[in-house]
Amino acid sequence: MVVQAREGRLTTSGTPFLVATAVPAERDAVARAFPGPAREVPLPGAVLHRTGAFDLLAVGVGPAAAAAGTATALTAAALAGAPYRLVVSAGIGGGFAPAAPVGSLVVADEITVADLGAETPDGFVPVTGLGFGTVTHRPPEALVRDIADVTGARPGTVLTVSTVTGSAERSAELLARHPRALAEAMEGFGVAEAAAPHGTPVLEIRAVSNPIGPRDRAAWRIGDALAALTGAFGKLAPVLERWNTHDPR
Ligand SMILES: O=C(O)c1cccc(C(=O)CC[C@H]2O[C@@H](n3cnc4c(=O)[nH]cnc43)[C@H](O)[C@@H]2O)c1
Repeated sequence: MVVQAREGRLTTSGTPFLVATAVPAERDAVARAFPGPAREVPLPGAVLHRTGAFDLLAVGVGPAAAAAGTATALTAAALAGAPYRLVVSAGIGGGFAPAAPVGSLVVADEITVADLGAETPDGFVPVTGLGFGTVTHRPPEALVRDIADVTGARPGTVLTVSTVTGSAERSAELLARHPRALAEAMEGFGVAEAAAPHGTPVLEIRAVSNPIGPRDRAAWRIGDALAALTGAFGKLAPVLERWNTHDPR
């Protein structure tokens, strides 16, 4: 959905799906799944790229930027009376070996923030253990299954971190705390937190660009991951367009 000022009046038009990526290269990889050029629509602090049923938005890196950008787009849509049906956090990510190799796809059945909480003498305590907030958002189960089937993405937990994991020790620590984790990235939880107050369902899909562990930026296969992301959206778009929001499991 977008709001446009024309001759001093606000006009609205609806688009059902919002896709939030971190960077423009990821947004453009998603856009390549759709025919024709995207139309650019300005929002406060960001530009929506509208293509067919999808509004694509590069929100910036990290959960705070993701939440701010997503909230802006969702709120603009809601105020214009044409709320989004679904928001998708999409992009590249790190994969836990051997479950999620470079070039593979992961779809989140849980979107979990991994580093929101407190260090204590007994170890890390999540923010929920301190009596606050939430640490996990769950996408619609049946939709996750359908997307996994059609794209070949593996379903599992996708962690949101504010610091990219850079050591074997940290990777092992995260896996010990989250044994179902397949991937980590930096935006999913922020996107989901923004969607929650709107009651908007959320998905997260990641194309694995690098293994999680000791930092080796030269080994990131960003081009391969972006190509996998384009392929995934080509296959999942029809599934979303058929998706019945009256039964949003
Ligand atoms: O340099 C480029 O050409 C380029 C193209 C597309 C994306 C990038 C990014 O650096 C994206 C940053 C984005 O990627 C996620 N990410 C990827 N790997 C990891 C990881 O191992 N741990 C955490 N996050 C990861 C993350 O969501 C970043 O926002 C560059």
